[in-house]
Amino acid sequence: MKIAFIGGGVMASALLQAAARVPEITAVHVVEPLAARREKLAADGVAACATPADLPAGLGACLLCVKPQDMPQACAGLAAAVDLDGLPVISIAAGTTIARLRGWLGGGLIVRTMPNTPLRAGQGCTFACAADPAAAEAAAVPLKIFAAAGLLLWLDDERLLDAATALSGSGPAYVYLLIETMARTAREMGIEADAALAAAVATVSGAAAMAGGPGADPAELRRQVTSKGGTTKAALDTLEAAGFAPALAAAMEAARQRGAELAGEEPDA
Ligand SMILES: NC(=O)C1=CN([C@@H]2O[C@H](COP(=O)(O)OP(=O)(O)OC[C@H]3O[C@@H](n4cnc5c(N)ncnc54)[C@H](O)[C@@H]3O)[C@@H](O)[C@H]2O)C=CC1
Ligand SMILES: O=C(O)[C@@H]1CCC=N1
Repeated sequence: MKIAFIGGGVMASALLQAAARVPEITAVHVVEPLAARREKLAADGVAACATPADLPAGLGACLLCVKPQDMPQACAGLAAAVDLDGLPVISIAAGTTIARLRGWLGGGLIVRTMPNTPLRAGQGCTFACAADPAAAEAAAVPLKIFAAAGLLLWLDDERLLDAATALSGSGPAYVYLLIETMARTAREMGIEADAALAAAVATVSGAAAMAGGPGADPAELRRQVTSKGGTTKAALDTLEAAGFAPALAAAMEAARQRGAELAGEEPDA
């Protein structure tokens, strides 16, 4: 199957690597208006063109990988150049509804997804929601791109994609902030910079591996670290006094609301 990526930025690059692991996908073509990005893609052996008019015939699916504000123009350009009748079209954009995509595209079997950047490490998490069962079925092969690079989870209610964005789409940024803060504080305590960062990363990935083990309960794992009257208790009491858990919940709620706002906003507003 021949697949077109519309947009060749951060997420498209991660998905291109994953696409190489799907045997049914025989060719990928990227539409990217920025010459410097096309050159970078070409250097990586990816066929890149400036407009959808330059895409080859016989595409089996299209992946929309542009920012929400660029989506109307990208969809209009695609619809003018490619016959979308019966073609699976997968969007990865935050806060861009299936109804809007359908309006701009005028056709296509639409699936909306919310992936995340750890796809690049083969440890991504993608939520998907299809316009209808026919769209989910038609998109089975291109959706293997997401499954090839991590978890693929389905949602029946499209509105929950905003919660998915707050959880796993934006989530890597919360974890990077945690790692940055732990490493910086360890440096300030006197641990050498490389060791501090390596230890912060190993602690987060080790804890995540245990939390993802069969039957694991994160709350029980936390209790196992927390000795009575010990160091962890002192740390967790301080986090609680500073409002760590409510602050994280409020951050996720802000991300969810921003996704819902984007869905209701005029894209060029
Ligand atoms: N960065 C992230 O962590 C995540 C991003 N997303 C979604 O992925 C989408 C892309 O985000 P990024 O890859 O981070 O952005 P990016 O800015 O790295 O890539 C977007 C690319 O689209 C190109 N572009 C702009 N207009 C175009 C058009 N009309 N036709 C073709 N290409 C066009 C831009 O030149 C750029 O290279 C966004 O909608 C975002 O909501 C979803 C999950 C996670
Ligand atoms: O910040 C954003 O809007 C995008 C969507 C999820 C992660 N990055």
